[in-house]
Amino acid sequence: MRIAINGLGRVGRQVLRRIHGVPGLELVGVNDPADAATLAHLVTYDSVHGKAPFPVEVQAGHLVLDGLPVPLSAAPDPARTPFGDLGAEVVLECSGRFTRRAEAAGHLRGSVRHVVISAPSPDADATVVPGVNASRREVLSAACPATHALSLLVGALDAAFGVEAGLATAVESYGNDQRILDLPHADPRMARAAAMSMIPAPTDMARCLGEALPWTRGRFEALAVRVPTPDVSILDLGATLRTDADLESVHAALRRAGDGAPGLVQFLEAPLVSVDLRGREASCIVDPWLTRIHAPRFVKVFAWYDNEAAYAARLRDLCLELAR
Ligand SMILES: NC(=O)c1ccc[n+]([C@@H]2O[C@H](COP(=O)([O-])OP(=O)(O)OC[C@H]3O[C@@H](n4cnc5c(N)ncnc54)[C@H](O)[C@@H]3O)[C@@H](O)[C@H]2O)c1
Repeated sequence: MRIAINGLGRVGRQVLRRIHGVPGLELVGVNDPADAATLAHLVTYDSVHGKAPFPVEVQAGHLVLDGLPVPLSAAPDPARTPFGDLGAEVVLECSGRFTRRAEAAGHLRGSVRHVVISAPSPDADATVVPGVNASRREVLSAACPATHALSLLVGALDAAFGVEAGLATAVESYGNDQRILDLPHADPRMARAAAMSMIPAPTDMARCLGEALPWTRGRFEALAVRVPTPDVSILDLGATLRTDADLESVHAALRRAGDGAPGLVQFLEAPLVSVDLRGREASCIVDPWLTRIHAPRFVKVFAWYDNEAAYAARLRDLCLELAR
């Protein structure tokens, strides 16, 4: 499967690292308005994930990954990217700028058959959460990493007990959609210095959950708070169940989900903290030390996820899935 990436930022660079060298996947184009030398430098050196495990150079309009030249362009919008002429079949739309269908669909030219938006979209053809639902339509949204963890937890609890309703809070690392120091932003809280405060942030998690698991529509609410860590997040889910549960049966249900999807749902192996989980690719790492049951039908479960590494790994998995 031939892939192109639009937007080589936090997510785009992590996906690039995870596509390079994978049998069956070939990176045939990268587009980002930033200059080539800067992009190569940032692909090589990453403050969170360390140095790339392969050399990266720039040569004659190409990003050269371990000797393999990948055409680099700087088109300002999807309708002008060269991907359709480069043989790309899937475009990973990772710029954060083009989340509406009409914008992202600009990539659907020439050889391009699918666009996967690396964010919630108000009107993509389908929202896909790996391990929960699937679609082969043209313009897909891969939702957000918090939705991945939430959907896997809710699906597992519903299969075992039936879920009546739920309320989730994602405690998320800060991102490039915030400000390093106070600077105007459409959202007054996102305008504040990211590393200095806990910042309530907008989230589309409940709506995206409803796209992946339609029966949850109108039954779930969600909130997010950004905190001063650069990567790794934790989801706090409170849910009312239709049948009685205890700690043992809740953990058994979540372990069954892990057995069914070992790369997606895992259990934390020790009482760790967020920094320990950098680079982990599971979408949902259940923290059994934090599970609580209040009355036999009200449960609280927590799951960690590396919002960059796990999400990028899922974009890679989606490409592999579309290749089948
Ligand atoms: N950072 C995360 O943990 C994370 C996880 C999942 C999803 N997302 C989502 O992925 C998207 C990107 O997030 P990010 O953190 O990588 O952002 P980022 O700001 O780090 O990267 C965005 C990249 O897009 C490039 N860009 C800007 N304008 C462009 C254009 N017109 N065409 C092509 N490229 C352009 C920028 O130069 C930059 O390299 C956002 O929608 C975000 O919500 C982020």
